[in-house]
Amino acid sequence: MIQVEGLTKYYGEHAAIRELAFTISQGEVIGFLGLNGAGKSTTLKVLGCVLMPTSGRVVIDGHDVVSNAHEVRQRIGYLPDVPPLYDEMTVGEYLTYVAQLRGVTSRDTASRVGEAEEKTGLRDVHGELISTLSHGYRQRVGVAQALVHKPALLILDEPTSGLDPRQIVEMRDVIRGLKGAHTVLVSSHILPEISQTCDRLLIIHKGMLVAQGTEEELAAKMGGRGTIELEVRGDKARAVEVLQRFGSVEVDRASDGLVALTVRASPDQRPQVAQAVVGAGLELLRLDQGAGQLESIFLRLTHGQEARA
Ligand SMILES: Nc1ncnc2c1ncn2[C@@H]1O[C@H](COP(=O)(O)OP(=O)(O)OP(=O)(O)O)[C@@H](O)[C@H]1O
Repeated sequence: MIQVEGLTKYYGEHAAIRELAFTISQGEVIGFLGLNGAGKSTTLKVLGCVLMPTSGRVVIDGHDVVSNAHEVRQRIGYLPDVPPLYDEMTVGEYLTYVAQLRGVTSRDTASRVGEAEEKTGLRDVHGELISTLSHGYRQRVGVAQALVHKPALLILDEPTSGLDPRQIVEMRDVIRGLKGAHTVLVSSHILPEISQTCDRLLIIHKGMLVAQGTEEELAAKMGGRGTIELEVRGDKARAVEVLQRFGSVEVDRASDGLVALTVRASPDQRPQVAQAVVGAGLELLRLDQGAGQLESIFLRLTHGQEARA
């Protein structure tokens, strides 16, 4: 779906991105992660045909973004870091306007606007003026304008920026709901905002791609086995004994017959761990991939280290 080779962009003397190379398959939801100034927006602008690369090549659905930008634009929906909204229009009027601008036929416009509103949870504010909407709803309108022409690829630049925690959860649900119908590329500088939504992460630092893969792949590359967190009801000593078969065990909490533990073992082993706990007569209340592991990988990649290719 997307092939990027040697992508470089200079602003004057300053290289905002250097020699980026990655591929994205159809239907994937990809998180583009990096600290402020890492080069995320610049990359997404090139993919969105808003900015010309200095060198390198980007091919989207078989079309080159430089020589065939018109074809590419028909296949993508782009939410820039500041959504291009018209305050004096209602949500419905604005989405209708954008749909027509993107070549949706008059016959299909109402249904496409309806679908976009449905996917982004905007049905109830169809007739509201954009100027009266909260920031969270404005971001949803930004996403809706990007998908109203049913593009194969959606590029969302920091869609959770400035949202409160509840709105972030809602936006995550919106993005998850897009999976299947679209390939999605979503950027953020905050790891938890995208790690739970995306199939795979591309980590960019100082304009270079420093790592890419699923959470498990990144953990393996960084030499960590990962951790599994559990909460069980039953005897603490028995729980530790059973779990030690998988790796070293830490008891995080133990009170009133409830024991919270962390096992240093690959998250791939979650099914076997669950079976062993239940087989030992303990009640399994919770079992998760250890939180914070990806966070520490991200911090190791982006703090106190020079970027590497
Ligand atoms: N129009 C511009 N002219 C000059 N330098 C720019 C321009 N836009 C971005 N830059 C610089 O290029 C680098 C990458 O910026 P970019 O906006 O792509 O990063 P980002 O990862 O999206 O960060 P943020 O999350 O803060 O938007 C930064 O050093 C930034 O200062």
